[in-house]
Amino acid sequence: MITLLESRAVNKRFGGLKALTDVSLTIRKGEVYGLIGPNGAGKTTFFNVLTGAYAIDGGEFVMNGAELPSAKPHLVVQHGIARTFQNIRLFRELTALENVMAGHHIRSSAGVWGILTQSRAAREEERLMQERALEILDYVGIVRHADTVARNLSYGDQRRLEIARALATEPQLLALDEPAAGMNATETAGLRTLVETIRGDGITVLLIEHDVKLIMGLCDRVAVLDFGKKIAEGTPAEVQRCPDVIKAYLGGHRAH
Ligand SMILES: Nc1ncnc2c1ncn2[C@@H]1O[C@H](COP(=O)(O)OP(=O)(O)OP(=O)(O)O)[C@@H](O)[C@H]1O
Repeated sequence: MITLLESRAVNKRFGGLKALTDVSLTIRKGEVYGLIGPNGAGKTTFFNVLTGAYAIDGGEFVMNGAELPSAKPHLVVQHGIARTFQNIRLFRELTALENVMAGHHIRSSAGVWGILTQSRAAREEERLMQERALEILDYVGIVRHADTVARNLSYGDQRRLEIARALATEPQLLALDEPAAGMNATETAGLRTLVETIRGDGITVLLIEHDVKLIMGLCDRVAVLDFGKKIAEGTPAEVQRCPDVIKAYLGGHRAH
């Protein structure tokens, strides 16, 4: 098994609150890795420091053997990491196609100068980008909505569009923050099939999810966070039997 991403003793504080304490985990190439835990456990914070939205306070992330820059989202994308958000963040007034092309521009080589001058090379690149964006929309199953404005898409299709936009950056690691939140059973089943296809095509998936059935069915391995610390790691079946995990989910003041 080849390691794709390692977090080494990652720490993040918000004032006096330790949101992540020495979180170390290893994600292997080609797996679906689940990150679970009760509310406020630090899952989204982990995504935010990984993808450069927040500066890291200690430790490091290593992707393909190279240390990731801290607090530099654009550079993290160039290392092959793309993400979606817990609360959908699309360009609501742009079409589905335009949303995916926005993701693609991050990889564009024509650059701003080429786009401004509309050079032939830039126009050709734009055409290829549009072709590729349509392929990606087809891949996630919403190409028929290519010209629909994002805010008019159904909830499930907006989530698919977020995934399409992330895929447009050609990631090696796709990080999905609660992709099934708010989905009905049919949409969730469709999402599961899509993630399985993505894994089948060689893209590693890191998944935050509260839907236990989805986690159990989809993930190769899972890490459990509680109060910012990793309390378990293993296959979903192993983790489910772990006494600390049962305590974290069932015990005390937080119901989830
Ligand atoms: N920007 C921030 N400023 C201050 N505190 C924050 C910030 N972001 C997160 N926190 C705090 O850090 C802790 C971890 O939050 P985080 O959102 O990472 O948890 P989570 O596991 O993703 O929870 P949920 O499942 O509810 O989304 C919480 O106590 C939260 O209030």
